[in-house]
Amino acid sequence: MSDTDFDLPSEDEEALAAATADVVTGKRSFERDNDHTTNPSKRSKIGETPNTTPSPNRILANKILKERFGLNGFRLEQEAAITHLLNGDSAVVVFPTGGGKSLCYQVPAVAFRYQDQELGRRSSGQSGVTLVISPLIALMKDQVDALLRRGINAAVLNSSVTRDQYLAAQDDLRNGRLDLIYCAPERLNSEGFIASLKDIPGGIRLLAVDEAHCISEWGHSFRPDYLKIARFAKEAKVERIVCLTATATLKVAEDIRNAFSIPKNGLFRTTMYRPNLRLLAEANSNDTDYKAKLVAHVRKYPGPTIVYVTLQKGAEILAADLKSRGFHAKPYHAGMTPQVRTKTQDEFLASRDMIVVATIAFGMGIDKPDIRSIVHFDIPDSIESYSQQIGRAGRDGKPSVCMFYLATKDFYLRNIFTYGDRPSLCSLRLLLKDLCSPDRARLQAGDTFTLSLYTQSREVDIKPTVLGIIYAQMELHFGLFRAAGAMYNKYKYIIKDPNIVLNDASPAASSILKASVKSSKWTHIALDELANSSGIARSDLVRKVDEWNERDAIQLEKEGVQNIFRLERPLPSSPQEVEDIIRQVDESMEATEHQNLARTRALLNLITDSKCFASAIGAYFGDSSDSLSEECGHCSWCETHKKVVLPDEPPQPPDPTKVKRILDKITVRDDPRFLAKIAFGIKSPRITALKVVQTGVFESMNVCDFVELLKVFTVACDTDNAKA
Ligand SMILES: Nc1ncnc2c1ncn2[C@@H]1O[C@H](COP(=O)(O)OP(=O)(O)OP(=O)(O)O)[C@@H](O)[C@H]1O
Repeated sequence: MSDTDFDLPSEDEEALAAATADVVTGKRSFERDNDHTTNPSKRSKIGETPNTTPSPNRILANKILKERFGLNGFRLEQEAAITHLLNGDSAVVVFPTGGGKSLCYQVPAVAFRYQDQELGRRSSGQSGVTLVISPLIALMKDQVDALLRRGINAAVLNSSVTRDQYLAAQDDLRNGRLDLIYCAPERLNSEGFIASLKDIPGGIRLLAVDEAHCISEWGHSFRPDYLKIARFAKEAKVERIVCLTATATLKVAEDIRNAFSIPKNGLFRTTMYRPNLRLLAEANSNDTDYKAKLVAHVRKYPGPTIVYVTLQKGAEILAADLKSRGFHAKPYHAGMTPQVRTKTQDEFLASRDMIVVATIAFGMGIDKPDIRSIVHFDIPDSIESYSQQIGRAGRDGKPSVCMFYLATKDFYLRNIFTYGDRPSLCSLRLLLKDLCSPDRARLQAGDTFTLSLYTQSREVDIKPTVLGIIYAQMELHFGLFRAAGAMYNKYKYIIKDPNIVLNDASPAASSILKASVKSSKWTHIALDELANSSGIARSDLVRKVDEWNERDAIQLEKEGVQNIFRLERPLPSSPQEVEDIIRQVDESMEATEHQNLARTRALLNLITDSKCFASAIGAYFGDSSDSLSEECGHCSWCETHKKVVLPDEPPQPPDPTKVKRILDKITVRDDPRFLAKIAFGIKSPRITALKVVQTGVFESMNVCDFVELLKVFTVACDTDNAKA
C-alpha cells in the first residue's frame, strides 16, 4: 500500500509551531497529574450496581445514544465496550467493517462531561478530550462534520484544514471546548503537536486508535508510526485507550493488547460472519478472457459494485472498457487528484448502478449500505484485505455477491510488490553511510539534524514507505533518535501587493527582502540559510511569509520537506556497530518478505481448499461463534462441494539469452537484487533514475520465479566482480 492510499499529508511543523507558539508555551490551567490519581470514572466503578440493574454508566451510554446520536439501541458488543471504557478501563474492539466501531469512542467522548457533572468532580471546561488517531484523512473530516451537525464539538488537526481553522481548533482545545479531536498518526512525530496536547485542560480522557491492526508487525498493513502511539499514550498519561480494527487475528489482537497493556477482559469482538454475503470464486488459466466474465457478472448482478484491481493503470483500462460497453463505470486510485477522487466517491455514494474499478485506495471508511457486488479482478494481498473488502458489500443486510477471479499470473503481480519492498544489502549500507556521515557523527544526544527522506529514498534506492519503517526501527528498536517534526526548506513567492510587502519595516521583513533571489517568475528565499546568517529565528521568518500570504500580499509556495530528528545518543561510528544494525534491519526485512508471501499464499489456500469459505475466514480470525460451526450454504464450496482449482502454470526457468541481454544493457554489478528487480519488472527509485524502463529489458523475465532470478544474477555479479 502506498502512502497516498492513506492520503498522508506533509506539513511544515515549524510553521504550525510558529503560529501556535503561544499555545505551546501557555500556562497549564489544570493540574492533570492530580487528576490522574483521582480518576472520577474509575471511582464510579465502585458504586456500580451488579447483576441485572443497569449500571449508571450503561444508563448514561444509552441516554447519549438516544439523545445525542438519535439511535434506538446498541448493536452487539457496542454497549459492553462503551460501558467498559466509561468504567475507566481500556479496550480492544474488533468488529467487522461497518460494525459500528466509531460509536465506541464517540459515545464515551460525549459522556465524560455528563459523568463529571453527575459526580461533581471536575469544573466546567476541565472534562478533557478524546483524541482519535486515524490514518484516513478524508474519513476524519466526514466524521467531524457529522458530529458537528449533531452539536458535538469536534475538530480535525491535519493538513486538510486551513491555518485559521487549525488555530481555531487549537484555541478550542486549549479552552476545553472540544469533546473530540482527530489526527493522523504521523502528527505524533511533531514535538510541537505533542507539546500542545499537554496543555489540554482535563487531559486526554480517551485515546482512540483506529485501524489498530497497523500496530502489529503480524498485521497485514504494519505502519511504524503506530508503534509510537503506545509510547505517546504512556508519556501523555492518557486515562484509557480504545483500539479499533475490523481485521485482527487472535495474534494481532494480542499484539495490540500487549502494546497498550490491556488485559484480556478488555477485548470485545463480534463475529466476522455476514449471512447475506454470497462468496464465489473461480480459477482459470492465465489466458482466460476475464473481461468477458466480468461483463457477464455485472450484467447478472446489477447495482452498486466495486471491482478491485492491483494496478492504477489496470483500474483506468478496465473502467474505460466497461464504460465503452455502456456501464456507468469509473476508475479510482491514489494517483488521481483528490478532487477527482472525491467527485467519483460522491457520485458512487449517490448512485444505484455505478461500478467503481479501484485499487485498495477506495472503500476505506465508505459507509454505503447498498453495495450489491464486490469483484476481485486481481488477488488481494491477504485474507485480511479480502475480508475487509468484501465486508463493504451489503451493509443493509440484503443479499450481495462477492466474486473472486483467480489466475496464476496474479501471483506474479502480487509478488512484485512484496519483493519490491525489500531493500538490498547494498542499499542498506548506503543508507547507514549517509545517515552516519562525518558531520552528523559529531552530534551529541539532544542535538537535532534534518534530512529529506524523499531525497534519501532515491539516493539509496529504498521505497519511501520502507524507508519510513527502517527509520522507525532506528527510533524504537535501536533508540538512536526520535522524529521531531518536518519543515519545508524552500520558499518562493510572487509579490501581489507591494505596498504591504515593501513597506514592512519589521526586521524579519527586511531580512527576507534583502536575501530574496528573483528569477523570471518567482522570488526564492532560502529560510534556513537566512536564519543562520541573520540571527533571526526561523519561526519568525516563517511567520512573516505566512502573514503576507494570509493578507494576500504574496502568492506563496513551499517545497522540499525536511524531516527533523533529535538524537537520543550519538550516531554509531564503529564499523562493527554499523554492520550490526545493517544485519538486524536486513533480517527483519527478510522476515517481512516471507510473511507477506505467506499471507497471499494463505488466501490462495483458503479459496482452493475443500471447506466453506465463511467458516475458514472465521477460523482464521479465531471466531468461535456458533454460526460458523456449519457450512454457510452460499459460498462456492457449499454450493458445489467442488474445489476451486488453480491451473498448474509453473514459473519458467530464467532464459540465459535474456539474462545476457540485461547484463549487456545494465552495467551495475554491485547489487544482484537490483538486476533481478529489472528482470521481474519491479520499479525502484534507482531504476527510475537510471531510466531502465526505456532500455527494453525491464520486465523481460516476469514469468520466472524471483528467487531463481536472484540466484542467477548473484552468480553473474560474483563472476564479473572476480574478473575485475
Ligand atoms: N447502534 C447502532 N444503531 C444504528 N446504526 C448504527 C449503530 N452503530 C453504528 N451504526 C451505523 O452503522 C454505520 C457504520 O458504523 P461505523 O462507521 O462506525 O462502522 P465501522 O465499524 O467504523 O466501519 P469501518 O470498519 O468501515 O470503518 C454508520 O452509519 C453508523 O451510524
